[in-house]
Amino acid sequence: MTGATIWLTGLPSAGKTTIACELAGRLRGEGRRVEVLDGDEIRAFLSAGLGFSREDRHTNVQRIGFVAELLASHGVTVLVPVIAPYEDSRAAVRKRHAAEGTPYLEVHVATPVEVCAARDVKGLYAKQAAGEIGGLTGVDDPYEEPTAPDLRIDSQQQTVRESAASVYALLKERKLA
Ligand SMILES: Nc1ncnc2c1ncn2[C@@H]1O[C@H](COP(=O)(O)OS(=O)(=O)O)[C@@H](OP(=O)(O)O)[C@H]1O
Ligand SMILES: Nc1ncnc2c1ncn2[C@@H]1O[C@H](COP(=O)(O)OP(=O)(O)O)[C@@H](O)[C@H]1O
Repeated sequence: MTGATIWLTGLPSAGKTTIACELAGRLRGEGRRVEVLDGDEIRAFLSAGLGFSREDRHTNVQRIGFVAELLASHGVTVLVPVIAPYEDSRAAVRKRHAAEGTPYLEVHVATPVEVCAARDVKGLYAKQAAGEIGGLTGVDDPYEEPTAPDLRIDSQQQTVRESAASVYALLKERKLA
């Protein structure tokens, strides 16, 4: 089986994790080997000690990109719901995959910040508004929007199933599922 890395980039509460989990279930049901490299889990172990400065976010994204490429090169479908706010970090991950001949797709979960803030799954937007945290991506920290993603998802106009189905359709189209 051909593996691939599918990076879901977007703001906190955009829907990255939800779409990845929905899609993972569908692909596993078809017998594919799937890994979800979730930002929060990686930060608890592989990237333990890293914060949210530009440098630390870059390091985090490069580590995840390295592991994703290794897995994908062995036939695993790797779903990566990680913010990855900087264009140069994402470009470096893409380049690593291209150098190894491993398929790589970038999906921009492009939910507007107002919708993300209303969802506020982890309460981060409320904390930022209350002055309890700073440096929240999309609010008082940068998010460089992908200029040429393989797919853009407007999750505020779709169900979770529809959003996951659009990524699945992309995989089918590229003969990766
Ligand atoms: N300041 C700040 N900015 C953004 N996100 C924050 C911050 N503090 C904590 N969190 C939580 O950490 C998750 C983001 O980690 P990532 O590894 O995906 O981010 S990054 O790519 O390294 O920027 C992110 O997870 P998601 O909400 O799933 O995106 C947040 O829950
Ligand atoms: N089309 C959609 N795709 C993904 N999530 C959606 C969609 N519509 C509503 N949601 C909701 O938005 C929230 C997204 O949270 P989450 O997946 O944790 O975001 P992220 O991983 O980007 O921080 C969930 O509560 C989810 O149910």
